[in-house]
Amino acid sequence: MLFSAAVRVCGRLRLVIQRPPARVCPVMSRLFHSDSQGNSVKDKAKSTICVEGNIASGKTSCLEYFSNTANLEVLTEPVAKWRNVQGHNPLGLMYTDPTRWGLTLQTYVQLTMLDVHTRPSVAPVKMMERSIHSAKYIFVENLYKSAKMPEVDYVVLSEWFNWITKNIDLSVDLIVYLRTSPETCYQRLKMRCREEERLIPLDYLHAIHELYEEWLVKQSSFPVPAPVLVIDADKNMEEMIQHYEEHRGKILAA
Ligand SMILES: Nc1ncnc2c1ncn2[C@@H]1O[C@H](COP(=O)(O)OP(=O)(O)O)[C@@H](O)[C@H]1O
Ligand SMILES: Cc1cn([C@H]2C[C@H](O)[C@@H](COP(=O)(O)O)O2)c(=O)[nH]c1=O
Repeated sequence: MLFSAAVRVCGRLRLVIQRPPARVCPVMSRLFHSDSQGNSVKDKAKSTICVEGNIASGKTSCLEYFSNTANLEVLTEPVAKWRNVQGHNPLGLMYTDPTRWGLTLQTYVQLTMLDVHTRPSVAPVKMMERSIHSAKYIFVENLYKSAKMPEVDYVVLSEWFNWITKNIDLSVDLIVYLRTSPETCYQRLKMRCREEERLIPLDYLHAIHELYEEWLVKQSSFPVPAPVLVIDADKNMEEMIQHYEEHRGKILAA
């Protein structure tokens, strides 16, 4: 009997409804981890830090730097999955034809980000690259605002996002915003040479930058899910390491 158990109590038969055992469906068990009242709960002893910033602003490098820290687990953005899902490349398709493939990519980004947010942490502090929030507030918003995403696609993605954030605990304790100029990102993007991104124009990085500024600095566009630590990331790697060391205490105390 999978979901229920019949128990004999004081001679009477009572039906006890049980939660599905974790081994039956680990994802469901993860998403709906709840207390005795059925409220979604999070292990309060653990905290989540999201490193945010424009494309090629230095997020992965930042996570790499912190990856040697005790009691901290880093989770990089699942870009590899966006470039290859069962032999398909939704990231590449989106850059080729955003109107046709924007919804496809962003649906998959939302799913994979949900997976990262809800993955049980093996350390007290989880540091992740971007978040389900920035996928929606920056990238989906940009596609829609630039008239590259049809309204129906935007509405469907928004309904999914609203349901997820209302029903699943995705709480974040600190956002580290690596603030760069779009020009710096453009140079770094060219240096990194990711095939799908070779045609990204500087204007695109300007648009993403503005959306980040409105969200995390002016705090005028969408809800900000946690306090924001802004780090000037236009600096070279050596100076960035100094910044990281200056802020290490604040970051790890999140
Ligand atoms: N502070 C920095 N100065 C110069 N180059 C950098 C710096 N940080 C990252 N890079 C380089 O820029 C490129 C993009 O960095 P990356 O960490 O992958 O950015 P993101 O993860 O934000 O896209 C990489 O080639 C990386 O080595
Ligand atoms: C979250 C998110 C990302 N993308 C794109 C933007 C970039 O081309 C890559 C991520 O690379 P980065 O160097 O880590 O910034 O994915 C997107 O199109 N939509 C999204 O929601």
